[in-house]
Amino acid sequence: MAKNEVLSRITKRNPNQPEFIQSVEEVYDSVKPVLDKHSIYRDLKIFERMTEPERLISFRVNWVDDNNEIQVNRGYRVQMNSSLGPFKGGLRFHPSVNYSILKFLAFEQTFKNALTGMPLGSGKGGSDFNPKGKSKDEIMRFCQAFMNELFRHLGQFTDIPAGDIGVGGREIGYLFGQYKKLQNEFTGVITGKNVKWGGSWVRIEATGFGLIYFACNMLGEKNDSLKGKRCLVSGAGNVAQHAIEKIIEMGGTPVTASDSSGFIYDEEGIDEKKLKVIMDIKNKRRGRIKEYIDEFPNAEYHETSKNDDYNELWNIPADCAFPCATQNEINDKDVKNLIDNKIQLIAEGANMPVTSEGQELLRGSGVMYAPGKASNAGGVAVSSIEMTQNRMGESWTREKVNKQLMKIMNTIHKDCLEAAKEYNIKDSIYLDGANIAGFIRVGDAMVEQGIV
Ligand SMILES: NC(=O)c1ccc[n+]([C@@H]2O[C@H](COP(=O)([O-])OP(=O)(O)OC[C@H]3O[C@@H](n4cnc5c(N)ncnc54)[C@H](O)[C@@H]3O)[C@@H](O)[C@H]2O)c1
Ligand SMILES: N[C@@H](CCC(=O)O)C(=O)O
Repeated sequence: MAKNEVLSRITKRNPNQPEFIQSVEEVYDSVKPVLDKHSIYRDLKIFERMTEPERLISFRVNWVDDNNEIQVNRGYRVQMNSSLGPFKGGLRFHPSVNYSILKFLAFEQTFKNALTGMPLGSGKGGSDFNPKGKSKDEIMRFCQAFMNELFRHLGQFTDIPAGDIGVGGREIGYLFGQYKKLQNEFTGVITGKNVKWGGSWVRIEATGFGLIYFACNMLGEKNDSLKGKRCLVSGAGNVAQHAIEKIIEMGGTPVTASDSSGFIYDEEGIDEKKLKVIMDIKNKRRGRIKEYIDEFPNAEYHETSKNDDYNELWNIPADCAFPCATQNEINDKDVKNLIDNKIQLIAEGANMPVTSEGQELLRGSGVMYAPGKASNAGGVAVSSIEMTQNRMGESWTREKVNKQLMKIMNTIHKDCLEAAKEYNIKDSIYLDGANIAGFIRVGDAMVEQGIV
């Protein structure tokens, strides 16, 4: 069947969902040679079935703010694919959340979770609730109201959420507390829990650490390392903070961090002490990244303007770039700037941070480029390790989990290269390799499990 027939049917079935269609088109382009070679995937409509969530849940979330006013938000859970295990994926609280965003994230999660090699299905959920400026009590009341409905769809063998944008350790605590009260059981139904009550060591750091382990593997292919490399990082949340931490540990120099208002550029480099300040601003004060220059006046702050057609952050000369904020934060102009400035490597901490046009420019550019579904898979991999510990009633050491994370990232790297080699992919080997390896793992399970 021609590419356009499959994609146009999927596009027609999902109107006004640009992010979802973007993620579907990216994977289709990569896996086309697999579909061409193996008729079983075409005959059983494996690709089309992968794009249709097994279940879509949408619900009302009523809660009362500090002014005693009733607020109404929308809650969602996309239960995407359970071929490899129970539905698994994070929750995002952000005003932009809608079906398009959550379906793209859930679709990405299908391949990412498969790449980890762990028994994980895929899902994603969240709400259009905006945590910015909310009091701690409001956050707690919202999380409780959200869980009042979501709990009936969860279970340690059914669906296990975790964090994502706007959902960190504090929110996971409130969500888990309410689940436990409603269900009257203490099970590993959410990951990212505090290590003091059922969480795993290294889960907080896992996505950022895993990203840098993956990048080190990529550089290792060229007998190179992160040592002495200047690194651009976007975001200042969970993924960005721990990516910065690991870059420093590996001898690199992170020079930027950002939030939705702007970015800081510290030419002298962000060291451990400065990273602690970023963590304090974001995790304790819940402030803005521009507060960084109050403490380090040698650094620059640049406001982001919605009217700019490129982001000055990606125009700073550097060796490596780690987008760790959000989807489509790097467009084609940004990619052009990165290439003109001779960037060597781009590895995604965020999900789908490079636009389709940007990806097109990266193909054949010589820049090593890793898609998030491979390079940011460390978070969900350690979530799976947390689930294992919960089911076994065990608590592994920090060293054991970190070692396991490193091993998983090495294996994902190897699997991407092997898949690319098998299909004779020369450009964008990580992008196509990740999509192909993930597709085959999920696709084969779907074939074997019949038409369900
Ligand atoms: N948390 C995880 O384990 C995990 C795992 C894999 C991928 N991801 C992805 O990583 C990205 C970041 O997630 P996180 O968990 O760090 O979330 P977070 O809420 O901890 O941090 C998000 C950061 O991005 C910034 N941001 C949001 N929108 C922005 C914008 N438009 N421009 C610039 N900055 C913006 C926020 O200010 C914040 O600093 C997301 O794409 C998420 O899907 C997260
Ligand atoms: N939201 C994260 C983590 C998912 C999880 O741990 O379940 C991701 O995009 O992979």
